[in-house]
Amino acid sequence: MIQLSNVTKQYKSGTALKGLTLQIDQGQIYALLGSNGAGKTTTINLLLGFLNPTSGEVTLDGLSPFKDRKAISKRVAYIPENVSLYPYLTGVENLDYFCSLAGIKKSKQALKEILTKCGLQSGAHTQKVAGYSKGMRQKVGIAIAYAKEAKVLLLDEPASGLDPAASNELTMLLKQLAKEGATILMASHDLFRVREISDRIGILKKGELVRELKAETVSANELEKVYLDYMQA
Ligand SMILES: Nc1ncnc2c1ncn2[C@@H]1O[C@H](COP(=O)(O)OP(=O)(O)OP(=O)(O)O)[C@@H](O)[C@H]1O
Repeated sequence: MIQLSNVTKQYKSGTALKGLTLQIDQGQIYALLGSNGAGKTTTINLLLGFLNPTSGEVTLDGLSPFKDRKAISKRVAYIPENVSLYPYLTGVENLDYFCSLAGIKKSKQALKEILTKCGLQSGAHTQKVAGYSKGMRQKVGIAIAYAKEAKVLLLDEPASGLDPAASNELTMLLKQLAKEGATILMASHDLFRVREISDRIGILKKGELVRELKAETVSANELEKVYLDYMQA
């Protein structure tokens, strides 16, 4: 479970988060929506333990990411917008390499099964990543998180630059991982995709959570209106 209680993060340049309170239960997908500088990346960096809150409390399964960084690193996986992999290694070799960095040894068959589960077609497993699309690299990124048995997935702009088919596959995959117990937080600007992927949507404006919506009860038009109203206010 992800919990932020009245979290404020102050940089020398100003306040990035102001009293942010947010709870994401196990099995939930939460999208943090906001324009540039709203505080999305700061929130992710607090959850990764890269930053300490100026005030308030951040916990992941009851642990402080900043104080218990080692324990947290085993539970949490971060999947950036552009997943960095070794271009001259294959998908399987990349997964094997990143698993070994995390102290995990799996057979080639097991690695291939994980890649398949994460939506990478078997024909691509033994191809060099240099020829992969953005969506394929993302699948390997999610496979690394899955192999690590990460309980919490933090994604930055996961659907950005994906074509509709790849975006749909991503939606199905994240929903499946959540069903299996993952807690997922994603940061995004893309109000249309977040409605498809997430259970709840939080609108962050200048470091404040100004609105929370349930994805299943808000139409695309309503979400757009609410979002634009807040952005213009
Ligand atoms: N390391 C830092 N030092 C100083 N100020 C920072 C730092 N990181 C972020 N900020 C400031 O904090 C505010 C929130 O930034 P943050 O990167 O969290 O927003 P964001 O919602 O992720 O934006 P984007 O969509 O552009 O990535 C911004 O005003 C930004 O300039």
